[in-house]
Amino acid sequence: MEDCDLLFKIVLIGNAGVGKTCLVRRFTQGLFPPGQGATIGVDFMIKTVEVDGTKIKLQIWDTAGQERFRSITQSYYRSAHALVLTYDVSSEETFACLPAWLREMEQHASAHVPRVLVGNKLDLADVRQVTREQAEAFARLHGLRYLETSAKEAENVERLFVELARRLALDARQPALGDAPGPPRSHSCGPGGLPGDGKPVSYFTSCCNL
Ligand SMILES: Nc1nc2c(ncn2[C@@H]2O[C@H](COP(=O)(O)OP(=O)(O)OP(=O)(O)O)[C@@H](O)[C@H]2O)c(=O)[nH]1
Repeated sequence: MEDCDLLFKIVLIGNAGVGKTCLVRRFTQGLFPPGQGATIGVDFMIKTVEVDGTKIKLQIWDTAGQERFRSITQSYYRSAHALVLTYDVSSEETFACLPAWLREMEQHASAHVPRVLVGNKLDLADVRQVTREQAEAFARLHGLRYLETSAKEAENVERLFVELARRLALDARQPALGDAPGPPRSHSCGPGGLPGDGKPVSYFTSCCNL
């Protein structure tokens, strides 16, 4: 069993088909899955990274983008230490849905957790529909950090999760501010580890044909 110093939950949200599962699989397994099926409910995968001498276990929750799973996926936002809101740079429609996703986050997640906006499918430059400037302006307006990734080409995927881990570790070292409402506290890694350590854990069934 892997040992670690800190554990954080990161939840990925965004429209169906933007590449959330592929981002998680690229980061945790180093692959781009062929014929990735839609997520049913939620899945999570775990990866431990070492950042500035600290071993950080990331429990990464991949939520279904389809509307019919919304009541299930919403229940996972509350305990998240960070949220990754993903859209597809080759789909204007997925970008147009971001305000609705922000409302979801406001309603169901802690207000104080880091939020990152990710424009995925950066490799589809020829059919890009959302410019970097548009996305950066949106991110600035809503206080989000912005990053463009390609799960397919493994571009910026490691950076996305490692930078989040670094930020979460730094925040975890700050003393808690009395009784003020704050983000969920990080978990320390006990000897029991987590269910599904090192393996994908499927909550509800998944139709991934892999
Ligand atoms: N070109 C390209 N295609 C991608 C990339 N990431 C994902 N895809 C493709 O986009 C499709 C959807 O990917 P998923 O990872 O299943 O998307 P998702 O957001 O998890 O979808 P739901 O589970 O339905 O919410 C698949 O056909 C992937 O092969 C990428 O970086 N570049």
